[in-house]
Amino acid sequence: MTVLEVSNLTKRFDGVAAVEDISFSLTEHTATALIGPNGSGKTTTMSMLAGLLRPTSGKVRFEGTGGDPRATIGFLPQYPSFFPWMTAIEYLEMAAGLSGMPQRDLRAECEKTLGFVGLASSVRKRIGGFSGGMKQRLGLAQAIIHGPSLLLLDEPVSALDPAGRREVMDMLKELGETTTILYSTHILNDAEEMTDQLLFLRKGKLIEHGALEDVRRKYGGNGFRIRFTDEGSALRFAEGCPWTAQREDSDVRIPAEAASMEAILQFAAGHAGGIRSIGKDTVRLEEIFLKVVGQP
Ligand SMILES: Nc1ncnc2c1ncn2[C@@H]1O[C@H](COP(=O)(O)OP(=O)(O)OP(=O)(O)O)[C@@H](O)[C@H]1O
Repeated sequence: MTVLEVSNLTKRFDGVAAVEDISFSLTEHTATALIGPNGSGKTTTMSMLAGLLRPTSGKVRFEGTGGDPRATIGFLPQYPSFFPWMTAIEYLEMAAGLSGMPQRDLRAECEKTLGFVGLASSVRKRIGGFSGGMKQRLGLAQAIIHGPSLLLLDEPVSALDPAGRREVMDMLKELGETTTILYSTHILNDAEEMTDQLLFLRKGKLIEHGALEDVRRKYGGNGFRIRFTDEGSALRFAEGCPWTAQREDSDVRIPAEAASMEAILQFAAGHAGGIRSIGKDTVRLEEIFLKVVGQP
């Protein structure tokens, strides 16, 4: 089921397009990563979807939300702002109230959510004393407190250290089982880990999108990679084998449609040495990103 349909969305600031004519949709209970270099329009897109910025043109349609889509959306801005004199629980109760949650059991629900985001020991502490990572977790708590069916997260983990990032990614994966998630990131390892769909933005335009596996196939994955001890061995193999082979330093890549693993193993067995390993070739998202954003 489609949860969100974005059609020809454009935002211009003083006549200059920050986001230009982008269209995509989100399917229920999937995770979509919006990736792109600095200034490519990620925050502008997120802000329009969250209703904080009015599009210059185009449409954003939320399916199955009834009246006010805000009741079913949770939004984490890139730089969430807080009142430093409030405690975490006071802030979260206020956020819950603003999203229309009933007052009954509110405190218990807020405490549970603060526990979920890893702030159980800071429930009654003032936000003024929180680290950047703690504020990010509190921001996530306000985005999920009302149990939204669609989560819009602008750079949810970029302010966190590696351990914090790991924890929050695990939380998002858990939330993803029952929630549709759209998140922007420039941390490609994270996008690789939790994504059903990729959206690549460059200079405000959606220049590539699709399922991770499809994008991988398009940009050179899903074949075989043979690693050699040195470039000379790789070169000899690439020139001697009967398939279209692409050599990259001391690796040789063979597309899946060119040969089977069995055929490669047979050929390798009769080939003069230097082979370190033969395996599936999974192109890294970072490689894809550089290819996509580097396109003319
Ligand atoms: N309020 C504004 N007024 C004028 N220009 C703006 C405004 N907001 C964003 N822009 C411009 O729109 C473009 C896209 O910015 P945006 O913040 O959406 O990019 P981003 O991909 O989120 O970048 P980053 O990764 O650095 O957060 C940039 O050129 C930016 O300067």
